[in-house]
Amino acid sequence: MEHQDNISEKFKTFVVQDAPPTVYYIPDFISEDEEAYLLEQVYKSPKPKWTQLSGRRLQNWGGLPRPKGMLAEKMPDWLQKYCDQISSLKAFSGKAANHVLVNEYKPGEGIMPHVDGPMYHPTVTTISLGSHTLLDFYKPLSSTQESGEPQTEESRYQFSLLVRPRSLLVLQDHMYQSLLHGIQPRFQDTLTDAVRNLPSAAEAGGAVAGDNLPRGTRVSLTIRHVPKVIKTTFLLGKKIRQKTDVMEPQSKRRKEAESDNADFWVALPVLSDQQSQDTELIPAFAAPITDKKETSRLIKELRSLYPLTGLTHIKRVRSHKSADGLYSPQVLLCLVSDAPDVDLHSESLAIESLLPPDIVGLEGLGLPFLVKIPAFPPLTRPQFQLASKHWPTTFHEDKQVTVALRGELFGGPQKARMQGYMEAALAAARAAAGLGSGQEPVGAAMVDPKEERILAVGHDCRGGNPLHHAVMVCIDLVARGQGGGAYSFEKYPACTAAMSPTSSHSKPAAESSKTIARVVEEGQPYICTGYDLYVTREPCVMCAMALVHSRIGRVFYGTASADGALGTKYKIHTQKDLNHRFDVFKGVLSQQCKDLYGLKDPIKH
Ligand SMILES: O=C(O)CCC(=O)C(=O)O
Ligand SMILES: [Fe+2]
Repeated sequence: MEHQDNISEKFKTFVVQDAPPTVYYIPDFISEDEEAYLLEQVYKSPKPKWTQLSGRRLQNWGGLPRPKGMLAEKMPDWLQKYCDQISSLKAFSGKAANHVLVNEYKPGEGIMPHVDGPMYHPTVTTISLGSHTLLDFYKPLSSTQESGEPQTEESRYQFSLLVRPRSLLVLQDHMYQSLLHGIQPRFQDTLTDAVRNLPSAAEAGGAVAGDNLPRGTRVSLTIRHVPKVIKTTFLLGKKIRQKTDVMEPQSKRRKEAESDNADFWVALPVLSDQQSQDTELIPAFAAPITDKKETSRLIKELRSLYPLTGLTHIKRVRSHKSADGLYSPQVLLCLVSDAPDVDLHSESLAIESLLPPDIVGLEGLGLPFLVKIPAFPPLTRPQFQLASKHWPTTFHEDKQVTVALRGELFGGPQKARMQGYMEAALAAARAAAGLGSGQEPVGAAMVDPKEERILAVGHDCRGGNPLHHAVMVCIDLVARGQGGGAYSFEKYPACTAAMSPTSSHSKPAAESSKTIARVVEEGQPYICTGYDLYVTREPCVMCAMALVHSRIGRVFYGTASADGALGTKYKIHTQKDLNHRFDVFKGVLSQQCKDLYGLKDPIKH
């Protein structure tokens, strides 16, 4: 057989004799350090990298495989290493692995019996991390029913493989092509004789038939080769990147080349006022703790006298560095407003006036002094850092916000795609400017980020109808693509919509079942659920509300606008009393978006 002729001798010694052709099971393929490192990388990936399915969540690396081909994305180095290692063992008949699916299963989770199908080279290799699992194999539904018995999952079950953490499993031939594989959603596995690799798996883990193995969280790296790869990105029949006219003067071309480069713009989150405002401070009294042994008693007594209600984020004690470089503890006594009768201007503040000695024993306390403490819990890392300069607080960090504020939420390939989408909006804005007759130079593109597809591109058409701002046009065009829509923009050739974006049959099974789940769960899907809007300038109140009503996923704008409702005048996307909120980022190709207005910057900084 082709694979067996090709596959490295190293694998051959690990063939599972008691299973159909061909399974290789290699215990301890990676070390414990490598396992820890890989898990760290998996959990370090930004939140949006995860797709939550009903019984597990997954990360897709290398591109989304589709029947027409996979739009390849760069594999991160931490996965590339294992793609290379497994490919060099000729697991894929000499071809290189270019796709990794990361699955995370909590105890009690699993995956339905399935075949991986023809989009992959018929070999699947899996590195397991964190916990074991039992991978079960089933024969396919046969059209000729031999016994007249119904073909249940139970009756089709054949055998299992015990897959230990740090092992590599390679399935080929009959095991890949004919049998289905799945993982039962269990909290523990009982080992039986149906586990065909028990001898080799047990050797590495000391398990025998009859043992019960409780499951922990298992992360699997399913490493495969996708033969069909599309290298160039086409959108709405056009290439993403349309190069500028070669006749333009060199300086202009250099400037465009620079600002075209994804290193020259950064998308920053537009956060709520609470997240972006400076730390509000309130005056309070603190005092040094001169005898550390008294600390816990002092805290207890102070807490009962001055509980500092509503300030649960404030730490009662801090370690203070004095001028001589030594650290000593200080304790927060109370807010200034808690002690209205205290004369702040008196030469020496008598501690007895703050702390009645019959309630708080004053042993171990030094002279009180004034401090300022943060009035609210910090919501972002910059707020936390600022707050900590005054008095230490707790901080429940939203890592995604931290990464976003550093401008690092979107990596290289993602930025390249974002740039392509904003370029489509820019092209529409330029078309609007070319029309004259009252159109503003604003363009917008609606994108399905899961499918990486532009669904509609629109520009400002207020010359024809004062309500037809670019965003309104774009939403109406998406509705049109879904079989609805109220207006015709036929006389504007730069306003286009792709037809029926939701009826694509090309999605992998997991994706399409998710789409169905969304429709079932939420009833009629809203026009823009899960979509991203790219718009050259910050939308106005009308457009922002239309985005709320159509349940937009995220908005990316190039440049702020004096009347903007997503950051400048209002932050409609963060309003707690509206029933839909969404993330907004500004700065995508900001220079080109500003250039649409000539030298006139729409907002004065
Ligand atoms: O987690 C595993 O080992 C199996 C994953 C799998 O079968 C798949 O993603 O197709
Ligand atoms: Fe699978």
